[in-house]
Amino acid sequence: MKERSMDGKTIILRLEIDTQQAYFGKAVSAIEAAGGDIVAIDVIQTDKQVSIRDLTVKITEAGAAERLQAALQSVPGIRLRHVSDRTFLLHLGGKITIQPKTPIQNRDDLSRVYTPDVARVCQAIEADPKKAFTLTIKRNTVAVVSDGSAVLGLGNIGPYAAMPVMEGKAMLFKQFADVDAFPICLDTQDTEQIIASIKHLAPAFGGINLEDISAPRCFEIERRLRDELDIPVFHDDQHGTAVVLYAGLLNALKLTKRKIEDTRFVICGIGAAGTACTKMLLAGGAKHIVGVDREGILTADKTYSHPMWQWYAQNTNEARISGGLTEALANADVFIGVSAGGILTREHIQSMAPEPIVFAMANPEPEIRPELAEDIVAVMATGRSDYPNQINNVLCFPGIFRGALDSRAVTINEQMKLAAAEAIASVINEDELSRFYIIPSVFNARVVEEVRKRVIQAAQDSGAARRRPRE
Ligand SMILES: NC(=O)C1=CN([C@@H]2O[C@H](COP(=O)(O)OP(=O)(O)OC[C@H]3O[C@@H](n4cnc5c(N)ncnc54)[C@H](O)[C@@H]3O)[C@@H](O)[C@H]2O)C=CC1
Ligand SMILES: CC(=O)C(=O)O
Ligand SMILES: [Mg+2]
Repeated sequence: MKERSMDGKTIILRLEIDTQQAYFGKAVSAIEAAGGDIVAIDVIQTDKQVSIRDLTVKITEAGAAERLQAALQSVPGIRLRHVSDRTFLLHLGGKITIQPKTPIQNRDDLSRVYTPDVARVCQAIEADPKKAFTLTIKRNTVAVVSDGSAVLGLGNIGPYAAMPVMEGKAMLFKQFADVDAFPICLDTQDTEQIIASIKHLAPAFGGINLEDISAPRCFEIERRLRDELDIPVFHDDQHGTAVVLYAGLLNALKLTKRKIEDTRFVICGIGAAGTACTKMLLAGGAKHIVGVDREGILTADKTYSHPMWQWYAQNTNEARISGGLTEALANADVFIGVSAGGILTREHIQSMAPEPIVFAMANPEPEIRPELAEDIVAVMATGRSDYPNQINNVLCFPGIFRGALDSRAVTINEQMKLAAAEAIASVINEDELSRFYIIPSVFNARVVEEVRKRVIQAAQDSGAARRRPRE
């Protein structure tokens, strides 16, 4: 089997072949020998001397793109005019756009969408600010806000580099739940400035989805904004991840016939996602949780400067075990990784209890690749879309915000999160449940619909809703 890697991508090669010196088959052989898989050929121009072709080539092996280019450049009579990467092509000029709902075709339209008639709408909102929900985009628009400090597993790459991820989230909001989401990357990592910026932006939005803001600042930022704004503020890396993890876990525990209260959990990476996953497990009845970060197992025997670790150590690891990941994993039932790629080994998994459950959720590179562990685990899940059992917050945030916006909720509370997790888990029925199918696909339309329905109900029951939506 070819080694799978982050390099899995499709490139387009434009070749100029001097037909007196070389023939096309030479290029094909060079590409295949270097590990490329030709999936399409387009003839751009051809005459007696020169043939120009675009070759779409799939690459799955690390380093194959470089090998392939070098191989082609060494064939006499073949010139590599340029290489384009389909992923980069998709990002040219950004991935989303804003479109008016109605065309402006004459002066009458102009005066109604804009001045002078728009003034009457402004005055109506001035008289009753709640009308912003009915007369502006606030009703259906969410801000996806990051400071670029913890982007996927790439770390602190800054606000410019974070934009493609936030644009991607906005696409997912729209496609899966018809929520209009706007990506905003702030050029500050100062807690107070982030809070102030988001508060200033809030009038235009019906909800705030915080994204990829590193711990511990993310906790304070979210807490303050939740207290100070009257629209839902939801840190997706914390709660979206925890909801989806909990949904997958409900099904994995069912499959391996475990009870949550007897199950021994190890959570690796006690940052934004790890802390929220732990809180959700505790709320669900888990009693045996050990957290591990770079400094090893968190234990109440030590004191930590990280405020959340202090809380964590006091609310988990009742047996006060110490050491590192190896010590934590001995006889554990479940590994949950939200830390960094490649840190879990087969030996670690072999030291766990029989029928281990491994959720290696770091992105883009999981703590361990499924192909390295599939034969020794009962259930394996990652955050990636190219393996079975994708535990990714995309299963949660579109539906949960759809439900929150439709019920005009003031917040997204614990009851709404729990309802979302149960909704996601319920999409897979008993007959369908298997080790390779514990969590539904994001393309399963029932996910958003079920999440929306149950979140609306939970918002009504818990008093968070400001309106009862029509079915
Ligand atoms: N699958 C999913 O839906 C999601 C996956 N993630 C992934 O989880 C990871 C963490 O994300 P966040 O919590 O937002 O970041 P974060 O920066 O808030 O937390 C990461 C934590 O992992 C720790 N860590 C890093 N390397 C470690 C190692 N070798 N051993 C132990 N601990 C280590 C860090 O010290 C930090 O406390 C990222 O890879 C991210 O892509 C995050 C959110 C959703
Ligand atoms: C999925 C996601 O939000 C992350 O990896 O940060
Ligand atoms: Mg994220």
